This record gives sequence, structure tokens and C-alpha cells, in this order.
Amino acid sequence: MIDEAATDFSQAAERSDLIVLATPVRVTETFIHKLADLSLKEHVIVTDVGSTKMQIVREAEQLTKRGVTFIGGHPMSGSHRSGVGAARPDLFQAMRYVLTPSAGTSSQKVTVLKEWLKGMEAEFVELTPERHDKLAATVSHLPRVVAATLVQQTRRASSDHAIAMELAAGGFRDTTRIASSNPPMWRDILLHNKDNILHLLDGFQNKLTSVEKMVEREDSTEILEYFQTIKAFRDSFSIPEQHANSGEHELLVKVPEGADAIARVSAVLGKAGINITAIDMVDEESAHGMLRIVFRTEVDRMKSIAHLENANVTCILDKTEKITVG
Ligand SMILES: NC(=O)C1=CN([C@@H]2O[C@H](COP(=O)(O)OP(=O)(O)OC[C@H]3O[C@@H](n4cnc5c(N)ncnc54)[C@H](O)[C@@H]3O)[C@@H](O)[C@H]2O)C=CC1
Ligand SMILES: O=C(O)C(=O)Cc1ccc(O)cc1
Repeated sequence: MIDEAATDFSQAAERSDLIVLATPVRVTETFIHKLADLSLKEHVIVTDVGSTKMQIVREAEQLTKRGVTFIGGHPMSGSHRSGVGAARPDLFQAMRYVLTPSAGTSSQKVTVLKEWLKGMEAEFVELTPERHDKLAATVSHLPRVVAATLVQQTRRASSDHAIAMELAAGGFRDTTRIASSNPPMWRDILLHNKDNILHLLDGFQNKLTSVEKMVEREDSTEILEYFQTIKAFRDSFSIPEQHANSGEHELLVKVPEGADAIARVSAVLGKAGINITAIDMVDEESAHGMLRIVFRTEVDRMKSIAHLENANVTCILDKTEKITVG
């Protein structure tokens, strides 16, 4: 993935034709600030992939004032995972990629940037930073807060009833996957998009209150209408599914402390000719680490369970699988 690495940001930036800032959004602001003091190449394009745009584009005005082209960007795809291990060649395929060129940005520079990014096979869409932040708050930022709060609520039940999480089914998993997202990244997003998020939270709380009231009233007609109207809207659009996001072909394996789990499990699956999309430890701090293996297909996942069963690997598959290996 990396042909040549550099540890000195300033030196690398001054040699670059394209600079893509891919850090948490508040860190991105500090890098933009640093770039403003450097002697960048005349034709350089600076862009970013941050989940918020207004504050970043505002910060980048110091670059534009110096004649440096900055075009804000936000690929609308990713996952709850972070780090290079979460990368996939098709992660952005057919997904929307928002660009926020300013009024003064030359369309030729936008074309050059799209040319650089074309290998991602994303669908570009141009928005103002304001519109982007408002819409991102609705479809991405508020859902994170809701998922996190849902998990927080469930945590209380699980501390009173150990069996609670064993009862959680696919619905809980689908609704809360994003609660496992990268905390520093989301802290920064909430702080950057504060006003839009606060506004939505206000509306959301009102909606919860209406649900509360109709349940209190035991208003069966209203409750039915509520679910019907929402279902009709949700069924009216489809969201392209990325395997990396679905979590459907994911296997969680509990491994004992100190085990060279990744190597051993990879060896078994490699010998069986099963491709692994990603493999990593998800709970390195607990005595029993949790190994997450992501497969491209459900067939690969099922085959893997069988191969792990047959192999002498001392690990216990996640409780929901009810299978013991070794
Ligand atoms: N994860 C996702 O699904 C998506 C993320 N984004 C945005 O992309 C950006 C990057 O997110 P990810 O790639 O997911 O995160 P990541 O955690 O995988 O990568 C962030 C990188 O920033 C580096 N970093 C953090 N603080 C730093 C600092 N002070 N100085 C230098 N480097 C620092 C980290 O070492 C890491 O390599 C964020 O702005 C996020 O809002 C946009 C679309 C999707
Ligand atoms: O995990 C998911 O499904 C996502 O929605 C990924 C994502 C995270 C942050 C963004 O700014 C855009 C997309």
C-alpha cells in the first residue's frame, strides 16, 4: 500500500503533488495550519477525507489565500473499524464521494482531483460545506449518537442480568454495530458539527416523547401507523451494502491469553484455501482476547467454522455460535 513513507510531514508535503489529509477532523485542522507555512509545489492539490466540512474548509481559507488549491472531500463509506487493517480495495466502489469545492476553485482542479481518485470507483457529488454538514448530521452523525446511547442503555440491563447480551439478535447487532466506531474520530465529529447535531437531538428527543405518549395511551392505531409509515419510507430506498460494513460474514473467536491466535487460525484457513478479508484482535485488553475474522462470503465463513472444528486449534467460537473448537 505504501511505496515510500516519510516521517517528516513538512518535507513530504513540500515534495507532493497531491496531499490527502486522513486524520480525525480536529487533527486535520492542525495539519492544514502547518501546510499554510510550507513552500508547497505550485500545482499541488490539498484535500481531506474528514466527516465534517464547514470548519475544515474555513481553516483551509489560509491555504487558498496563499494560492494553494484546497478541495474538501468526504467519501461516504467506511466502517466502524479503523486502521490500515480495515482497508479494502472495493470499500468506496459505487459509494458517494462528496467534494466541496469553493466558489473560487477552478473546475479544472476539481477534474484533476477526480482523476487522482478515480481508482476508488466512487460516485462524486458536489455540495457546499454547509449542506454537507447538515445532511451528514442526519444520515451519519446522529445515528452514531443514537447507537451509542442504545448500547449504554443495554449495558445497564446486562450488568443486572448476565444473560441479556446472549439474547441479543441480529436486530440489535445491525442497529448498534456503529457503536463500535473509533472514539477519538467521533469525539472530533461531534465537536465540529455541534450545531447541526444539537438541533437534530432536540427533534429526536421530541420524537421519542411522542412514542412514549402513544405507548402510554396504548393507542394501537397510532402505534401501527407509526411503524407502517416508517417502514414504507425505509423500504423505498436501498443503501449499497459494503461487505466490510455488514458484519454478516464476520466470525468472532474467543482465544486464550498469550496464544499466537492470529497465526494459528490463519494457518488453518490458509491451508483450506479460504480467503480472509481481515483478521484482528478486537479486545486486546481482556484476559480472553476476541479474534475477529472477516470473510468475503457466507460460504467461506461457514467453511471456516468446519475447518476450525477439525483442526487442533484451542479456541472457543463466540457464544452465539455454540461451537467449541479444539
Ligand atoms: N472510518 C470511516 O468509516 C470514515 C472516516 N472518515 C474520516 O476519515 C478520517 C480518518 O478516519 P479513519 O481513516 O477511519 O481513521 P483511522 O484511525 O483509521 O486513521 C486515522 C489516522 O490518523 C492518525 N492520527 C491521529 N491523530 C494524529 C495526530 N495528532 N498526528 C498525526 N496523525 C494522527 C492515526 O495515527 C491514524 O493513522 C476522519 O476524519 C474521519 O472522520 C470518512 C469517511 C469514513
Ligand atoms: O460504518 C459505517 O457503516 C459508516 O457509515 C462508515 C462511515 C463513517 C464515517 C463517515 O463519515 C462516513 C461513513
